[in-house]
Amino acid sequence: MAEAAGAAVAPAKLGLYSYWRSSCSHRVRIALNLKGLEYEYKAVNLLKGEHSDPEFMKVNPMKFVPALVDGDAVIGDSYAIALYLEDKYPEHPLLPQDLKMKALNLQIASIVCSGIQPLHNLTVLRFIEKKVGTGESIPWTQQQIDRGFAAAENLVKGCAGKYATGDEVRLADVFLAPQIYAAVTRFQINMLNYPTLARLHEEYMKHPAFQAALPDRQPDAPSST
Ligand SMILES: N[C@@H](CCC(=O)N[C@@H](CS)C(=O)NCC(=O)O)C(=O)O
Repeated sequence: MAEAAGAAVAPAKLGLYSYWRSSCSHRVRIALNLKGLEYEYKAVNLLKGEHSDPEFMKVNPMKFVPALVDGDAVIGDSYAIALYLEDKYPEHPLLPQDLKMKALNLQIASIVCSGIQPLHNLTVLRFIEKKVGTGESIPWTQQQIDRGFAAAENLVKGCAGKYATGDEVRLADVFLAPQIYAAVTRFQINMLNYPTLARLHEEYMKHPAFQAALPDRQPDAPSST
């Protein structure tokens, strides 16, 4: 049926390709929740190798989750997605106006998404277990997380308020929260070494947008079936 002239067309719902335990997907779920955006959850099971399916490779040729679909925009990287959401959906700004604080938020996000997580993604851990030895991926991961957390702790300890860079939730929090959550729940990181990050973790666990993004709350989490 033809649209009545001038009738508003509802924008297509956003789609998020995600895996429940993926920290990169977790970041994007937080950003979407903070901005109040509804989305269709499209589960990609990394353990079953669904990220290598030819259909998914059309969405993200890097064979990684997350990927966001917004109309004809398809974006396959959490950092790019976060900046896209920030530009397109101004509700709840993730980047402050102050240039120094904006740069700090971008730096902390970058520490997580290029200085920590890629060094312990599934591909790397499988390679280490196979080529270096069984059980060797855990100390490797701990070393990478400790190095990144030491840097992040130093950067935020002087400026943190309720959240990482002040009293508002910002991009730094969106990236730190999933990494700290994984550190605590999966990689036995001693958070006593990072008192500011440990305190931030407590705040994130109380915040509804962060709670709804938690791995165990996702439709493809084993516990939610
Ligand atoms: N730079 C990408 C990295 C994405 C990434 O590493 N995703 C992980 C899950 S957190 C993945 O899909 N891993 C699959 C694999 O390593 O084979 C981003 O930030 O989105």
